[in-house]
Amino acid sequence: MATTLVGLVGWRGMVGSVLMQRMREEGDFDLIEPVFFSTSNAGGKAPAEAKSETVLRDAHDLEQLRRCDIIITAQGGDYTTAVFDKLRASGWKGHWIDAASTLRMRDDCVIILDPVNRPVIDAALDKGGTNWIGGNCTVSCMLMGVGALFKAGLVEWMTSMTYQAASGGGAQHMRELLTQFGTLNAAVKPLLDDPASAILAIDRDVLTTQKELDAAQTQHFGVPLAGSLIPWIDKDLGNGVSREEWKGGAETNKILGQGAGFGSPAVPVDGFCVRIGAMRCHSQALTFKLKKDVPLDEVEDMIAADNAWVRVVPNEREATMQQLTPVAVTGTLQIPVGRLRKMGMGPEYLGAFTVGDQLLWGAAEPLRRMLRILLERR
Ligand SMILES: NC(=O)C1=CN([C@@H]2O[C@H](COP(=O)(O)OP(=O)(O)OC[C@H]3O[C@@H](n4cnc5c(N)ncnc54)[C@H](OP(=O)(O)O)[C@@H]3O)[C@@H](O)[C@H]2O)C=CC1
Ligand SMILES: N[C@@H](CC(=O)OP(=O)(O)O)C(=O)O
Repeated sequence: MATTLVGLVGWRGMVGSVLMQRMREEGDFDLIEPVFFSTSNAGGKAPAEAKSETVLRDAHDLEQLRRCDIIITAQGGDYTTAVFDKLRASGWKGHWIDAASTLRMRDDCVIILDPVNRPVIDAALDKGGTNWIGGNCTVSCMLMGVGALFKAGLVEWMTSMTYQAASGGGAQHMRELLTQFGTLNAAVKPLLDDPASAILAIDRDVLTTQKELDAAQTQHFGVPLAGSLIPWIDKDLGNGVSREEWKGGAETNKILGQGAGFGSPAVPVDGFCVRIGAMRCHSQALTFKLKKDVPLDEVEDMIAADNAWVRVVPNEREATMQQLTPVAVTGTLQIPVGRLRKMGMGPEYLGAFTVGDQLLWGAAEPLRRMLRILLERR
């Protein structure tokens, strides 16, 4: 079989670095001939995974891109906008795998999350599909956790209240959060070190410091995040809905192959997306209106059996505190789902809480798994 030439763009960014790590762990480089691209250092030395292609290629050089059978990009939406249509217009017929949101809702693009929507991916492959786009991190992590309920057709509607980590904004946002925490701590350190100091004095000084953070310390989030939260993520759509909230409904339905364009009704999914001071795990509180009263143990069994990564956490204090937090989940592919209980509104109302590493299932992992699916088919 001929070697598969796989172009990697954005491999040294935050998402790209997680992707590289996962590809190394899973032996993906054994199966491909990688070609590494750069937007800033063409001609430089490719990373150690390079085989015969040891020089970084210019990520805007269409001729170099056209050589690839498959291109995986985690370079970002601006890059996709600048290159994708030109590359296709040049007649390139290879597979494009992309982490950016730019192309997600296009009819000729599939949002990839194969443990959840492998049938949708296979159907598109059978029809000659070539555009594979990773989903929004919050949506992907949510569906890895509770996709079973959607697949079983049990969901009348769902709301999600998210607690999204700084990493969703990018590497600079993570740094900014930690810098803010450091500034706040430094401002009250003498009082903190004195057990006799008044907590309201500490609280007052923290607030003063937050309000006086200089522009350099709020450059990325726009306002203080440390010791606070920001109930708006992504663009303002002008109708009271943030773009991140809109993605919740639009992408969930597209991933599941339902709603407009699929000839079946969309399931209403809506809620509020909130940035909090976590590092790289997105958490979400979910409320479902089920179409019928399904016993809780059946719900738990369905969720637990859905895929190899989901874990049902007993709805108990200690298990929740140990297993259902960003600290417990960061750096793993596990998707714990807990706080499962019927809500006070009635037996069809189900509550749940889930956590996922937004750089793994939320970004890098679906991309490398799509690569594997394509390699299996070659
Ligand atoms: N952050 C997230 O949570 C998610 C991001 N995405 C998508 O992935 C895209 C990339 O995101 P992310 O990885 O966070 O972006 P980064 O800013 O970390 O990396 C993007 C590119 O910036 C360039 N770069 C410039 N300076 C540096 C540096 N010091 N270290 C590393 N790279 C540098 C690199 O390109 P070069 O090597 O060519 O110079 C790199 O590929 C996003 O725009 C988004 O579309 C998708 C899901 C989640
Ligand atoms: N918007 C997400 C991160 C992200 O990159 O999402 P998307 O891939 O949909 O642009 C967040 O801020 O947490």
